Amino acid sequence: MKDTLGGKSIILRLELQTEMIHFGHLITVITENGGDVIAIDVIQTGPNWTVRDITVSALEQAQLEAVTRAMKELPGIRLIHVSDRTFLLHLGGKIEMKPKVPIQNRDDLSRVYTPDVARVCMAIHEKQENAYKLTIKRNTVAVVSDGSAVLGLGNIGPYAAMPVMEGKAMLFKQLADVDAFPICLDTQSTEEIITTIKHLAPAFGGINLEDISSPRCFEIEERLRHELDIPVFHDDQHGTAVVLYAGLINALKVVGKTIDEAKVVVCGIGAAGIACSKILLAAGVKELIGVDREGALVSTQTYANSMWNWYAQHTNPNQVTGALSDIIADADVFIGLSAGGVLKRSDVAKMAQHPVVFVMANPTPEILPDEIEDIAGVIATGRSDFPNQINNVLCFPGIFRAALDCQAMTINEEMKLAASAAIASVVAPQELNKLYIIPSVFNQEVVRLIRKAVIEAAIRTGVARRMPREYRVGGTL
Ligand SMILES: NC(=O)C1=CN([C@@H]2O[C@H](COP(=O)(O)OP(=O)(O)OC[C@H]3O[C@@H](n4cnc5c(N)ncnc54)[C@H](O)[C@@H]3O)[C@@H](O)[C@H]2O)C=CC1
Ligand SMILES: CC(=O)C(=O)O
Ligand SMILES: [Mg+2]
Repeated sequence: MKDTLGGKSIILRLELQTEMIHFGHLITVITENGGDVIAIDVIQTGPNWTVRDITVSALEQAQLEAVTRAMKELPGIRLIHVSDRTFLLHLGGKIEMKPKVPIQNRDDLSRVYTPDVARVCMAIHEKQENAYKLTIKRNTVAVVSDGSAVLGLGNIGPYAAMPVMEGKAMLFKQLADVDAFPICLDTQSTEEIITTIKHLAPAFGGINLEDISSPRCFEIEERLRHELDIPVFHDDQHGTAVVLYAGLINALKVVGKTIDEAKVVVCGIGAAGIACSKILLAAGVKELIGVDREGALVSTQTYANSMWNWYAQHTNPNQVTGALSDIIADADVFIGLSAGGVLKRSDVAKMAQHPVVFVMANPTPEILPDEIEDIAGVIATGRSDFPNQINNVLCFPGIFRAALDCQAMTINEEMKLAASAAIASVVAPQELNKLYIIPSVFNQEVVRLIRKAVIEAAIRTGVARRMPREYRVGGTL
């Protein structure tokens, strides 16, 4: 398994003895070790020395390590330090809180704070819905994790989970102008998580649950959905399912297969795998087989995880048993939501003609695309550095933009299916090909079309508490 973890570019600060080393030689050594020089900055110079920052990128972390080693060994060079650009970007965190209005004088002070703020408080006290008009609740979502299933890194705890939650908050803001607050809880008790989120809810218009491991995530979400009057959405389940379905609609068109005839294998029956399987069953998949660490799930077995019992009863119609490498034979579609390196080239070679291979584990997919690009019909990963990124980032900004704008009580099945169709529709028929089945996260149509489709589904199903301006009489769409 290739190591693709870690930063893929570094800045080397080097002191060069100009009489001992030629700059051209230095660049050649970097290139020979697999690095690409993408920037050179002169920091200081003397009569026969110079200090330079050399920014080097590489496909893999191992190449950056080789470049660093080579720099240490070259005569006439002193390696002052190495900075990882990803770490530099995280210094002090990635987001900040900013006031919308400046406080420039006493008058401003008395209005944003005491005494005048008291009148605003009382307006909300008299009518709680005013919180939507007069506080950040209208546009703010809590991104809540307990750090128990962070990407595919596993149970790394609440401190280590923060960079992912900060990243999600950035994406909410940049892509859909939703203010999102990262919250990592120092508990993995279902009851404590539920209670804490209920206590936090007054400040928020929605709760995005993130990276909470299964099966606890199911109960946490279900209970909160019933006990809160704001949308609660476990992104790893539903965000992933929405985007997966959008991608599959288009991938099947590319390979000329239909969803009801496709044999689909889902690997990793956790939060994401179960939700993706449910959307596929609802979409008409008949032959769906789930496989986890101990092989295919079958209804003849009883599992400690109650969701697996449900799963086994609703899938695997032929009661196929065995490991992934057995059950993948003749499959039309593989969906990986498990861990890096789980799928082998020999497994893909056993699949039906033009197989659709969605390897969505993060940060390392079940197999790297370059290992199978000659034998797969369509390949997608969860990452932004390969074509076809199937990642819940395509869903959660737009779906919450819609939910906040119509003050939806919940995010229901119709709203999710509307979001899938909206995402799939961004790729026009004439654009569709094996390297372009799903729009880019930077395609501005994505959030706009999801918002429209999801608001309309919310209104249709009676869960919208507010009509956005363009849906009121006299409004324009
Ligand atoms: N591309 C995307 O948008 C998304 C990707 N993911 C990725 O999917 C993976 C799972 O995420 P969650 O469902 O949230 O985690 P989870 O912890 O709820 O589920 C993971 C499941 O995979 C199984 N698994 C682990 N190693 C396996 C192996 N070698 N063979 C078979 N099964 C194995 C586990 O037993 C567990 O049932 C992670 O890598 C995560 O990054 C999750 C959500 C969205
Ligand atoms: C994308 C995402 O949410 C995950 O990998 O957990
Ligand atoms: Mg996640």
